Amino acid sequence: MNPAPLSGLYAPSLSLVTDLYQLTMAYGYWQQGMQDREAVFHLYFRKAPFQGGYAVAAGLALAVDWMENFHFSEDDLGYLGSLQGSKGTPMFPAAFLQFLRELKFTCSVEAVAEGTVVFGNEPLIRVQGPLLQAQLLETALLTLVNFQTLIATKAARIREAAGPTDQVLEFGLRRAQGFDGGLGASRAAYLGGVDATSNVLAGQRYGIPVKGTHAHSWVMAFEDEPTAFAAYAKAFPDDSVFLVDTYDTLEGVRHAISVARQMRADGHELGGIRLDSGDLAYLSREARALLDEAGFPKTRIVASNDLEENLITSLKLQGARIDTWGVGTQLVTAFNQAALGGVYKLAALRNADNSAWDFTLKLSEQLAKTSIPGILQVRRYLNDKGHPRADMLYNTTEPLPEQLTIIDPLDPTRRRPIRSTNFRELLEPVFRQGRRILDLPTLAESRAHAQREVQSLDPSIRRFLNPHTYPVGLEENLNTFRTNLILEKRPQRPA
Ligand SMILES: Nc1ncnc2c1ncn2[C@@H]1O[C@H](COP(=O)(O)OP(=O)(O)OP(=O)(O)O)[C@@H](O)[C@H]1O
Ligand SMILES: O=P(O)(O)OC[C@H]1O[C@H](OP(=O)(O)OP(=O)(O)O)[C@H](O)[C@@H]1O
Ligand SMILES: O=C(O)c1cccnc1
Repeated sequence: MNPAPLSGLYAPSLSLVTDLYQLTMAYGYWQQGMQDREAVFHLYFRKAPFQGGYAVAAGLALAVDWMENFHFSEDDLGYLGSLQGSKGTPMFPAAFLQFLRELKFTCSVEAVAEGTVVFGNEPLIRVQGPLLQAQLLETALLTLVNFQTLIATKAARIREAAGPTDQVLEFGLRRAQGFDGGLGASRAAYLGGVDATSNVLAGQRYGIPVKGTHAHSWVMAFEDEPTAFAAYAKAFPDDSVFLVDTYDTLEGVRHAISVARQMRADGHELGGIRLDSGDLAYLSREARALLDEAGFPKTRIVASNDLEENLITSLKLQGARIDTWGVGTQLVTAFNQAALGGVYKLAALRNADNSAWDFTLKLSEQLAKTSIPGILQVRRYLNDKGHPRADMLYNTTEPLPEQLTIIDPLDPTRRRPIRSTNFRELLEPVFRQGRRILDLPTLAESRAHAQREVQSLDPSIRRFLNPHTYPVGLEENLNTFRTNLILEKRPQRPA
């Protein structure tokens, strides 16, 4: 028996990474003969995480891999065949299991590239294909995209606080939500802007640079601190960063300097020191002064200890001389937002005789939660510097009017005419009827794209406190269509 797979990337079959109800609905669709009715689903979130102004789309490569491997193995089918309803009868009859055995992935998928900045209500993935198949994708797509997007966004915020030139290292594995949570978080954190990870498996699987220092236990295992530092320098003469706060931090810096002198005499340079407790602003300033005075201006100062974007911002304002930020717990657990609330909603279904689309709508008491019908595309309008100005959601099945206006989906009185003719479409084709037609970028390319994307946003949208709202609107005809559909579906109760 193979050990439990850690990630969709290398597992033989992960098609049971789903909620039971997807399979019960699939059986029901099959029984009704509805399995091949063409359907369109959109995956989107409603609000950017961390009360921020944007999110960084992530998870597509993992989702693509999962979809490409979508099939039910004999093990999967054996398990599904063993499930029983409350009367002890099989939940799924043999003929349906045979249908699943022969099921081939034939959906068409459009998606926003990883690393692209995205906003509430914008489809990150659009799936078009047989109803039963498109339904079966829901849970896995959400699991992958929600977590990856959440962590990539957190990492982008931490990068924003650290600035473009400081190093950011991800140290979170020990605090992650399990092995797969740690592995996925390291991937997304790198995509979102950290420089390296301490997670060796993530280095091996995803080619992320691996970096690190040493723990307190190293110092504690020797008779004194200078002996411990000298021993570490012997093991890694050109790659040593000494943790200086085991006993007395500034005394630790002095010990590091004396070992660094010996290293230099032997033709090597101390890479850095790490501070992991105490007042990081004060200690880093003192440490910088000691290192500079001693002739080690290039020795880096790493800080760790429950860091996150607001603390990094504050430390910088306090004049901290930290140039490398080790960030663990708060990054990989996405503090202070446990999950991104991405959803997957049916937006269109071909009618029974396959002659036209029926556009579908999920009503809600709150307008924010009422879905958007249509087969949607997101068009991003750019200013003359190529920076995003406004996004327009429109229905691709209808012609666009000459004069374009976008309307806030939450407040129809807020409208903006579109004057710009410079735009790009965010959803790009990934699969055509089950066949992949897009070559995915490497993780490093997606990371570079993310950095450009975040930098292209106005600082007022990137700030952490009460960010400005980036304009995302429904194209006027789509807005009218949605409003009419809401009126049609909503019960009109007399007063
Ligand atoms: N100058 C500073 N301004 C704001 N917060 C700081 C500053 N220096 C450190 N912190 C943060 O304050 C928190 C508590 O720091 P403290 O040194 O008390 O940590 P600790 O975990 O109790 O130390 P130890 O690891 O020795 O137990 C940490 O999140 C740390 O990053
Ligand atoms: O604080 P984080 O952002 O999670 O960064 C990773 C932390 O992990 C290590 O110590 P560990 O937490 O194991 O022990 P400590 O907190 O007692 O130093 C390291 O020294 C960092 O403090
Ligand atoms: O390499 C480090 O300094 C490190 C690694 C994991 C957690 N904390 C620190």
